[in-house]
Amino acid sequence: MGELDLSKTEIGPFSWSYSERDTILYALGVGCHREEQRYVFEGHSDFAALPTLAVIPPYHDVLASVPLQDVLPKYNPAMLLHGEQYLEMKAPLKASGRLLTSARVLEVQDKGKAAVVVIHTTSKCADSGEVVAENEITSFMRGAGGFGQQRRAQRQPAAVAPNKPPQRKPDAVVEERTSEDQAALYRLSGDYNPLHIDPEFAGIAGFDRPILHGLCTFGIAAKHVLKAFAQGDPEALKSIKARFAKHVFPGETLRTEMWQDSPTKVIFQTRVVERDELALTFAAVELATPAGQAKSRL
Ligand SMILES: CCCCCCC[C@@H](O)CC(=O)SCCNC(=O)CCNC(=O)[C@H](O)C(C)(C)COP(=O)(O)OP(=O)(O)OC[C@H]1O[C@@H](n2cnc3c(N)ncnc32)[C@H](O)[C@@H]1OP(=O)(O)O
Repeated sequence: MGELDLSKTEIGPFSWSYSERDTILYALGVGCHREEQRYVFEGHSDFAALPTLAVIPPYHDVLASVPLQDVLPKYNPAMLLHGEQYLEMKAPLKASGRLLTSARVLEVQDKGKAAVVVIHTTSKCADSGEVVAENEITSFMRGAGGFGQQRRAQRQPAAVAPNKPPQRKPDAVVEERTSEDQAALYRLSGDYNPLHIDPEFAGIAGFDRPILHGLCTFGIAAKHVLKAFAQGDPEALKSIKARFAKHVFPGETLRTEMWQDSPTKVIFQTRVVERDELALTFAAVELATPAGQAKSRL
């Protein structure tokens, strides 16, 4: 196989127009309830998008256009798992609008059996050109390794921080039971991977039944951190990083354990209560304002 030329994988921009309906659908997809009016009722005086809605634009044409099969000859979509996610907010995300998102492959790692691919995306407001959010999406491709090459580009430092929880009880804990239909609802925001809805496909991928989207767990955990440390203020989230360490089945209970590491940094992990497995590890939120000083409520 020849040299992997990552510079050729720069793609986009792709346009995504989203309405208040999309914003509400995402909020319901990450478990918001009717009482959380600010996120599920467009008539609420403080109606807003959850900041983690900013992970969604890459799922509208962008990721599907990354030529993974050119980068990884043994790539098999059924074996793909979401490995890690980093989201950095550059400006508040409006409750509706049009974003332009472009992507490039940042890193390809040969892990022996598996391959890891990191894709960086930038989403800009179509009207102003202002950068709204950047994502780093790490996919773990089971069975696609062994090609004997490794390419790295410069990584954002926050995306590689170890985020190890300290050896003390968590400073805050939030628990939330997901719905049996969580993945069926979440997928309508843009990630239609059959792994999350089709029992036969899930079986081929090695699971007893469809699993929850990693980014659904990620969005739920982000809500937990904002609730515990920022009075639910959606603009308080500056960045969030997590590793998807174990799958989650829809209907399971997620328990987010959080530690305040500095005035603006919260380290967290999210556990599947029923199986006592850590689903999110090496995780942290960087807050825009010191914990406890954010302005509004979830
Ligand atoms: C273009 C497409 C973009 C992405 C689109 C995403 C589409 C979505 O619809 C897909 C999903 O949402 S899938 C659901 C969410 N993800 C998951 O459930 C995965 C859960 N994690 C696992 O099962 C294992 O950690 C597993 C299997 C990931 C790894 O476990 P092991 O095989 O046991 O790995 P291990 O032996 O511990 O480590 C091997 C090397 O890999 C690194 N690594 C481990 N977990 C990683 C992870 N989650 N992400 C990235 N790297 C990871 C280890 O550090 C190790 O590397 P090294 O040898 O260099 O130390």
